[in-house]
Amino acid sequence: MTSPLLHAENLRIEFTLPARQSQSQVLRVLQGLSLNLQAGEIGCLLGPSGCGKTTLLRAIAGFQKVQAGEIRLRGNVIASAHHHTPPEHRQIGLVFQEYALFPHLTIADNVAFGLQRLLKPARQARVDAMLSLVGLSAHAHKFPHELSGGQQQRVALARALAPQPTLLLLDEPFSNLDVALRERLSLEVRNILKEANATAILVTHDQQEAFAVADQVGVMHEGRILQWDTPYHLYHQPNSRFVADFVGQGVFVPGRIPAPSEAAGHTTAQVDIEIGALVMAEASAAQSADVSTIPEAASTSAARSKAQEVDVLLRPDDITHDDASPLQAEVVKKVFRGADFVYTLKLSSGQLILANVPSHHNHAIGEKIGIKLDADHVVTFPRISLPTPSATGLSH
Ligand SMILES: Nc1ncnc2c1ncn2[C@@H]1O[C@H](COP(=O)(O)OP(=O)(O)OP(=O)(O)O)[C@@H](O)[C@H]1O
Repeated sequence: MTSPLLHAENLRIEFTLPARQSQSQVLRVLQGLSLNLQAGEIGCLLGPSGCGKTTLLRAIAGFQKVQAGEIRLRGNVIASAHHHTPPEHRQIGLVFQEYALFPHLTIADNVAFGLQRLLKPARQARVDAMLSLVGLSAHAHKFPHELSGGQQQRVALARALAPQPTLLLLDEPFSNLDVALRERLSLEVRNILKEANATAILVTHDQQEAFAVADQVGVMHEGRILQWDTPYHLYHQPNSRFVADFVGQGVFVPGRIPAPSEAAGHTTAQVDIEIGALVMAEASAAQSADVSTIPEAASTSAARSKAQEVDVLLRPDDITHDDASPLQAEVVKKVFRGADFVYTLKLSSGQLILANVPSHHNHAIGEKIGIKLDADHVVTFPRISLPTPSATGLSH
């Protein structure tokens, strides 16, 4: 594999808070954080408020010093405990949540702002190319207040991309926009970044946005990245309960992996749950272990001699509705989402599960409906006791 364009290793950042009584307190914001981003990739930082996303972005940009670890850009150290390349020498572009355009400059002059070192014809050509890339050529001579929020954010993107930065950082760039526009713009921004062959990191609170824009998503928790992976793997192969809980919807149900002696002759690992058996081929289990995406997960039969009690992650798309199925569950809650419902269903044990059901199957609360288990990815964690079998902890 080629060396990453951005490499952060074991970053530590702490803030000393003013003394309340006699002693000052140290707030550890990044604690041994590492990540790699390849050239041309879009990475996204996702995590609860206060987990350190903006602090990491500021450290990469050069507005925040690091106490330990290092950041390399194209192989060169730009930040460590002993070295700090000033922001203006890092060739990093920034797009913020508030578009920060110059109100007294035209759109074209805003985009030209970082291009002073170019001669006029080259500058003009670059501005034209950037405005065409973001689809705003017809607005070159307007002023920012004459454009919509989404258009202004595209100008901010054009301005940041114009000097061809090595890396582009976007801090919640869509959070000032309404939901429909956010969705459209996030796809547009992905296309623009890909067309410009830019490498970028985006911070967001919105996982749909992260999934729509990013090649790799890092789920952060308490100053660390717990999993840096494709959106597909984060959803289907979360490496920890936190990631499983934070990304997407789902519930944990109790399961049992039989001892190898009980499963003699089987070439597959099996997990038994209340509504059936989930089967995972040995080969794919070994593969997952190789790439260490599920270190917290329960081991498969090769490493065990006894049966194992586990918690199994069931996503709403692991359960399908089938009127003909003898397996029944009671509808206790339903959320209409246009194309589908998310039903909360109660099994005979009282265990709650979630199911995505096409919205023409409109069943009433209290009704029993036929369901089938249809899971492709089996994710298990060592059993912990939960207070009650409920789906609430995992619904976002
Ligand atoms: N300059 C500072 N001095 C002291 N504490 C700070 C400073 N900057 C950030 N913090 C604290 O560090 C923690 C992480 O902040 P940060 O802004 O990086 O989180 P975040 O994940 O971006 O949060 P949000 O999603 O709410 O924007 C928070 O507890 C914040 O209060």
